[in-house]
Amino acid sequence: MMPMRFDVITLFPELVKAVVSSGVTGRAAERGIISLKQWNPRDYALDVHRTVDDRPYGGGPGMVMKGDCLLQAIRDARRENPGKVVYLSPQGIPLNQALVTELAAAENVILLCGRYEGIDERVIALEVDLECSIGDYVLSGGELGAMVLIDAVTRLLPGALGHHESAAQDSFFDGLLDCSHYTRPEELEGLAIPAVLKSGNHADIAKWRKKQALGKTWRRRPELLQARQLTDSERVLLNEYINEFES
Ligand SMILES: Nc1nonc1C(=O)NC1CCNCC1
Repeated sequence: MMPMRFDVITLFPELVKAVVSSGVTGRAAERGIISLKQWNPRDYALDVHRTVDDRPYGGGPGMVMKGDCLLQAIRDARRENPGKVVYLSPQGIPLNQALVTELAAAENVILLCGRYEGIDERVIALEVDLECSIGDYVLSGGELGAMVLIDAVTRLLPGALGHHESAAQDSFFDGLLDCSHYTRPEELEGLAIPAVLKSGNHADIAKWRKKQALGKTWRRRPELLQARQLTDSERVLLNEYINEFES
């Protein structure tokens, strides 16, 4: 099976390389499940100072990434990786599990990382297929967004997670927050674990976990429940949770 290929356009290739140096993504790279290649726009800057940014037209603070170097880097990457160009920016659509799942179905992706105040808008017009944000805050660069995307997508690729792990139990996998988790010791600083988890009754444990996931989502992220049709059994479990929570 060919690896999913991530080409990253970045002024800080060493920062992005860290995402494949350890953990699930590091193992996935070792196993040939993903591959990563960085393209540095500065390598396309022909002036002696290798300039990649300039002052904004219209004035104002900060600098803007120049379009010419970015366009050359993107087009060189596209020649090797005909994937979608995804620009990480706060102006993008939220990176959520649904989008991650969609991207995981692609063979490869080109990730464009901005710095400074942003990139020349004409680059977006000419070469960007999708603009996405990892959250409503401002980072110093799109690289952390690219690494978040690479991590979240990689977890969904066949073979990336060991047989002891599974994306299917992750938060958001079925549109809900994750249930609480416990491990040894059984008592920790006087705190016990929920008795059902020691019962060995897998049906009861699964029911308890689903109820906890539904209840935690109801308490912390009710809007996720609006977006998700609950089955009859889920509705019963959630009502049980609410009654217990409110009693
Ligand atoms: N939030 C974000 N999700 O993806 N990228 C994000 C971001 O803050 N990018 C910076 C915006 C200011 N210029 C440098 C890059």
